[in-house]
Amino acid sequence: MTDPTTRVHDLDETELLARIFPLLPTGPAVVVGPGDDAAVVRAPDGRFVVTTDVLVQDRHFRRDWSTGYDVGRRAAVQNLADVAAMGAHATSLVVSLVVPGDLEVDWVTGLARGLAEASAPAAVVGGDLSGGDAVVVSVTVHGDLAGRDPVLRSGARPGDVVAHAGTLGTSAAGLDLLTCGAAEPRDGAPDGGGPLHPYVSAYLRPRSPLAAGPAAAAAGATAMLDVSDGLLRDAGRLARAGGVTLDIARSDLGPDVVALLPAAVQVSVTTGDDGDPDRALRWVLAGGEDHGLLATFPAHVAATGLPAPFRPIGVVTTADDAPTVLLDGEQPDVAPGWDHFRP
Ligand SMILES: Nc1ncnc2c1ncn2[C@@H]1O[C@H](COP(=O)(O)OP(=O)(O)OP(=O)(O)O)[C@@H](O)[C@H]1O
Ligand SMILES: Cc1ncc(C[n+]2csc(CCOP(=O)(O)O)c2C)c(N)n1
Ligand SMILES: [Mg+2]
Ligand SMILES: [Mg+2]
Ligand SMILES: [Mg+2]
Repeated sequence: MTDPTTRVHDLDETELLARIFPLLPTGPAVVVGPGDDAAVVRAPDGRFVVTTDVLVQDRHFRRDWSTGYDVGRRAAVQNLADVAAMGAHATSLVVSLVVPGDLEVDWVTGLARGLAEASAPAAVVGGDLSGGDAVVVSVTVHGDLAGRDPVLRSGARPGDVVAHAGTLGTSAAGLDLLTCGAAEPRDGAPDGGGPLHPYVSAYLRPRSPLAAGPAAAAAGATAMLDVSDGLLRDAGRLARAGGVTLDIARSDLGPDVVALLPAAVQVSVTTGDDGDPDRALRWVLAGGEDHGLLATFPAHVAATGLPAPFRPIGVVTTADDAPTVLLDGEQPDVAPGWDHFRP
């Protein structure tokens, strides 16, 4: 029994989920239950992947920064990335919307358009609607494994290569540029196009390399997840699930860090701090919300060529003590990323 005075903010997300999971019913239809990027459910004629993620106003997006179109795109992508991270492709989505009554109808139709554009060719087949004080968008996606086994978080083995597909740190850079006022959210860019600042765009309308998920599965990826909460935090999830250590090579992240240095300087100039030499590195290591795919591959697969656009960023080793994530063989001196209840 939980101490009745314990509050949600006394736990971290993993601890809260550990209280919930044992209470949930399972059944013969469950192939993969709670704990991975998506569940796998057995249907009479096969299996399907299902996953759900929510976006909450002022937690994930601000309405003075994001249009309905942006939020629609983002709601789709963060869910599609979970399907891709299982090695599947999306087939259909349902969307639940909570909106205040004084919200412009255009905002809602913009959301529907953004959701539709980012989801294609998957269908949007329904949802739910409610009023509330703030906008909440919850999307559920179903995916098809095309006859392959799902790629779980737990499959990394010592000797595997750690690889990443997509961008790292660009969404966090965009968020910080907006937060400090170094970038304007729209700069005149209309919905559906226009020259948004590239990092602001990465935050408002993330792009996930969705096709790389099934490609990784076909190439023999041993484990995979999408990076939503930060490279170090999500790599830690692969490490714990597999009982291994992931050793990330700083030099492999060098180009990502260098590309973000001008934005880091912009933030320093705008905020008037003396220049934080590690800001760009922190974005890359702990940023999250780019929804790139982090996967592990057997060394022989890496030797013959990783599926595009995966690139190696480290190796899997035996967990000496507890499973962990290292940076060049050492414990990283950086907060690993996002946790909703330990901000
Ligand atoms: N309220 C809940 N009840 C049951 N299972 C949950 C609940 N919240 C999360 N889970 C399960 O816990 C696992 C981890 O969830 P989490 O949301 O951290 O993963 P994610 O969706 O890949 O990441 P993110 O939300 O950061 O994009 C998933 O298998 C998810 O289905
Ligand atoms: C206005 C605003 N402030 C802060 C953030 C940063 N942020 C919020 S949730 C999250 C992790 C992913 O969410 P989840 O784990 O729910 O998928 C991050 C990095 C943001 N996106 N917008
Ligand atoms: Mg995920
Ligand atoms: Mg989630
Ligand atoms: Mg999260």
